[in-house]
Amino acid sequence: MGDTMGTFGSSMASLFFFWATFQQIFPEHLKIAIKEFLLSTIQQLSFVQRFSDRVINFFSPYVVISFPEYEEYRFNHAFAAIDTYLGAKAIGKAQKIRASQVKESKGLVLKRDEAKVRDVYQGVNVWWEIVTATDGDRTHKLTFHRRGLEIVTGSYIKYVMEEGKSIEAKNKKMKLFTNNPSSNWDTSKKSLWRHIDFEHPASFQTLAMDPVKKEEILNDLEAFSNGKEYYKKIGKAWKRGYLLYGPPGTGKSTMIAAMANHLNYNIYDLELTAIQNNSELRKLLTATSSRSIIVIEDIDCSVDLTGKRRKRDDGIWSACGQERIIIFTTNHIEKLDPALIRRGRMDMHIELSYCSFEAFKVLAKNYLDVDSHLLFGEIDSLLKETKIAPADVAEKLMAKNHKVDVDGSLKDLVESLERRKKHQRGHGDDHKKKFGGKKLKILSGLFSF
Ligand SMILES: Nc1ncnc2c1ncn2[C@@H]1O[C@H](COP(=O)(O)OP(=O)(O)OP(=O)(O)O)[C@@H](O)[C@H]1O
Ligand SMILES: [Mg+2]
Repeated sequence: MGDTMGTFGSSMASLFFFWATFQQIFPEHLKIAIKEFLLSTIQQLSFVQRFSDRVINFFSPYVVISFPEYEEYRFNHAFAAIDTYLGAKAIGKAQKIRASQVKESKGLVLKRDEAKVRDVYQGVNVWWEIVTATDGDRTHKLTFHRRGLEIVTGSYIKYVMEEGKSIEAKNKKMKLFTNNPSSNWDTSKKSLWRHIDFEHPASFQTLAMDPVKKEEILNDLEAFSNGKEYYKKIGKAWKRGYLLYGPPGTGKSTMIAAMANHLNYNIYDLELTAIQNNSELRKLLTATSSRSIIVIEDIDCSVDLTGKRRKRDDGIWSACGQERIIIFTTNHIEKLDPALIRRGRMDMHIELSYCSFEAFKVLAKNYLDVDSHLLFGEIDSLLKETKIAPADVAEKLMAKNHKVDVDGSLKDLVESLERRKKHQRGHGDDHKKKFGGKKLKILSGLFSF
């Protein structure tokens, strides 16, 4: 026993000495190769066998963290997030790519079909490896040098999780929810909203409006969706309210679809006429999911503004959780109670208006794929004198029988603008239509949030 211990002690001392020299002399990749060779030799020496695990851990400058697929029979969501992150990370470099069609996902999900992936984060090299046990359970193993411990455990793992989750969210199909009439609700939460897949082609790129305003809105949306830490810091609920106003056919609903597409949020289209009171509204809001846009269209028609609002209401909107955008739309901003739309309740007022020349150019590009034309000058001056909604311009530019006819469409538009010009001179604004006819509701306290 004494002999064995003595031999072991001197072996240890030699190994210490050897390791220190080895660390200084050899480059990183050689060190790994030599280390592997040494470790396998050490493992073969029977007298060290019992201690080999501890010895390896003691000497190895590498740390390994495991993320099993299942933990105590429960699926480990970290495993899935890592899987998605590594899949996306590796796509660019992978030679073998495995494509799979995942239910609930948009299109194909591409994954790297290789076991090991190297990643670099803040100068720290890490290696990911997927290990499959005999029972089929898989584990992601993360290996890195000890000196990167703080960075890896402090921020890298969190970063991987967040990236993975955000990619998962992006791949998910968006949904459009509409509320069922409260008379049809049963005891299950599922009966409150019904949904369909949301597939709308609208994008900010094809939205016809002043480019400066467009940029401002895009920046605001970006700031909101990346604002988790900011909202936490200032102690404010992570919500943002937009009021979209303007005449019919100017792109309010189109903009909401573009926002949802841009952020990959679900839409909850809240029809107030289908509910009876505040408590039902509260139930609906509580049943919405995060990363969603809650929309109330035609707010002027939906709500009786003479209805008494409770003073200092704790806010019906507090019923919905974090990461929500709330949008009201109206054709008649002048009819709204100023208390409803004051800043602080609605963070941003966005006017969508009649077609400007800038907006026309976007539509001409969308529908006719032209950037310029002889008639553009004439259209520019006609648009300055005429009120026409982008929807009506779009209608003129739309291909007839699927045939694009640039000259014909633009001529059509010029004629229509001339007619409108004459008419508007004679009769004033003919766009003050489309109001009323909708059931009015009294929903006290709706506007406080
Ligand atoms: N600014 C725009 N940019 C691009 N397309 C537009 C724009 N405005 C309207 N359109 C076209 O006109 C159609 C109707 O527009 P949209 O439904 O967005 O108008 P709206 O402002 O919501 O009208 P309403 O007040 O009647 O609800 C859209 O499907 C789109 O094709
Ligand atoms: Mg609309």
